[in-house]
Amino acid sequence: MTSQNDGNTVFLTEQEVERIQITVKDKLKKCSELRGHARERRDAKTAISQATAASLMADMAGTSDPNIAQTKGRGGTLPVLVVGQPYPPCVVSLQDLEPMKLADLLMDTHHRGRQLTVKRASPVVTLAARSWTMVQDKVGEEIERLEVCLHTSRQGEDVLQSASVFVIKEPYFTLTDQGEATLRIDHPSDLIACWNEIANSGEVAAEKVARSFKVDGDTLLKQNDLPIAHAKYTESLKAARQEIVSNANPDLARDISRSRTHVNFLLDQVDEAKADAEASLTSRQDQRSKELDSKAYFSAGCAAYKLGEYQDAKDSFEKQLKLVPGDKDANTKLRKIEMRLREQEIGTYDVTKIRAGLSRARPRVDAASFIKMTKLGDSPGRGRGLFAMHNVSPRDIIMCEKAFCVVWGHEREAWTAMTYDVRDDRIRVSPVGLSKSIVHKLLNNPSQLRKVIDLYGDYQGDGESVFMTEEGPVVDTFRIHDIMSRNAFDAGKQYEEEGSSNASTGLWVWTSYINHSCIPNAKREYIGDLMLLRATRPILAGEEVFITYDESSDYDARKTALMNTWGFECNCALCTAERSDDPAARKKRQELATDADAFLEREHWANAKRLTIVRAQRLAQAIDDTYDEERYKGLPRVATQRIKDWLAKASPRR
Ligand SMILES: C[S@@+](CC[C@H](N)C(=O)[O-])C[C@H]1O[C@@H](n2cnc3c(N)ncnc32)[C@H](O)[C@@H]1O
Repeated sequence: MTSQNDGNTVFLTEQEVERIQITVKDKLKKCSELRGHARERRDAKTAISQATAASLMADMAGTSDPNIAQTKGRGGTLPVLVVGQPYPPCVVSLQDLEPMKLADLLMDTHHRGRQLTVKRASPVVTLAARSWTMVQDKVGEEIERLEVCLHTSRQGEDVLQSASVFVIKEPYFTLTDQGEATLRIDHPSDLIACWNEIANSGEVAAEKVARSFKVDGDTLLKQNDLPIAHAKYTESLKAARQEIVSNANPDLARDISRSRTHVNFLLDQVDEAKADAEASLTSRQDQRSKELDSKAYFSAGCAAYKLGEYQDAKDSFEKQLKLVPGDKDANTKLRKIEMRLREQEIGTYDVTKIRAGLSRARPRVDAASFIKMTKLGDSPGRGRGLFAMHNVSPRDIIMCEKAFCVVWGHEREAWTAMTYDVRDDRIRVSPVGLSKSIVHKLLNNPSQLRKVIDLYGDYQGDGESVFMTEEGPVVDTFRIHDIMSRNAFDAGKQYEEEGSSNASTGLWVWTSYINHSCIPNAKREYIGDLMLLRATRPILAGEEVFITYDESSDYDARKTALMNTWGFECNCALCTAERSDDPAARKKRQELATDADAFLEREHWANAKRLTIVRAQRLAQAIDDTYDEERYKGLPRVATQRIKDWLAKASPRR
């Protein structure tokens, strides 16, 4: 939840908003006029020199994007990204897609059911929010532009740089924001980088192929060329798992799985690391096999631990101990797991130790989530919500949750953009770096997809729940963008000053089910990426838990933020009372609240003289007088709150 209400608010002038809207609408109009028309042929020489020049320019100017609209706020310049009409990713495996050529492309068309193989024909132009290059098809007679939007890197490097041959699943041929024809990739899973000739092994050659790819993988691993090492091991495994090889030499696939486990850990592909470790088990009793299996159980345990599957991790480490009794590493891990399981079960955390382990370099905690005192339920008019399962006293912890994903202001991944959403014609400040990181994490760890996709988002995709094809995990980036927009929280300024372009934000999956109220009963606190939710008033078992998404005391500002960022109008008792206020009284209250804020900026309660206190009392009274006694009975007078807090601290000393 990302409204910027600090000194870094980004302002757009009306002209800037209009300029962005006109540019995008012009492009959309052109797209609909051209839809279904044949593609115009490009001249190869011109296309390649255009890309070469743009690549040089981008290298010299850094990654700022000369074509992307930029907007200046008090906190700096932000890129403007356009969120177009969402479309689903391809959920079909390559073998079920019919090949096509560049010459077959139709303008502004999703070529469903088709696949296109292309090879890079120019340098890659790497920009802040996209990269592009020129590509040719197999015959080499045609050339076209290929652009990857926002989710440009996979396995740590620009995907267009990472290979020279690509297969595009269900190609989308459209226009760039500047009106140039392009193949456009929004979903990373629609672009397959080909590092290897597909192993067409034949029965006799299969084992040879497997071994040869493994040797390549080993060499690349030594050179730290991880994505390609991974690709080589994957091809190697494909060949080694063919029945003809696995029957004759079952250990070959185990060896390769063992090597790929290591690469997967280095690439943070924890799901596959776990699967590979388990696939490498021999279950034999000779000394050498026991040693190998012990390592495999250790790897599987570490992977399960990283995924937060502590019971599973415990099982693996215990199996390791059976093979190598007294193993020090396994015992250390088991002790840690006991702590995590305690946190999960009874919510006891060694807060001092956790805090002591945090720093800018290590901003994430090693802790489990404690969520079992809350349950999910229907919240009429608000979708789903979280409900307390026991009575909770003020200040008590209701739940603690370790973030699914956080990007901190000081990290490379943290960047904010203004997004112009053509669906509702609105421009918002959006932590797109968080969106990228979530997509990346899900591609690497598809076992986590279900719980994120289940969160609330406006765009529901095409209703298909296909998360995996032969080629790997499928992530709908439009869906993740929408989920992130409605569910991400700021992560608190814990490590350094942040500006509008690098706010710290994160996604806490269980916390995302908590609805908003302007008179909440719970408040968030943070220790690193562990979010603690405390009761601010007594909560009864069965009562819904509410936090506030926007703390503004100004009704109109709050109403706008709630609608703009979260898409709803709040109907809590406070909003109902404020809605019935005489607009003049509301305006007066807001002016007085602004005066009060200025007063609080100037005067510290610790040094306040009697006269200053009297002025504060008068100001508080004047604000109070704008509230109707009857209508506000039992409701907080939020505009008076801050100055009353000041008075509570100042008065006893005079
Ligand atoms: C973080 S999610 C909260 C969980 C959500 N209700 C669900 O069903 O998953 C935020 C979304 O919940 C809804 N919501 C939250 N508080 C609300 C409220 N007070 N009134 C109406 N809708 C609310 C809005 O659709 C908002 O975009």
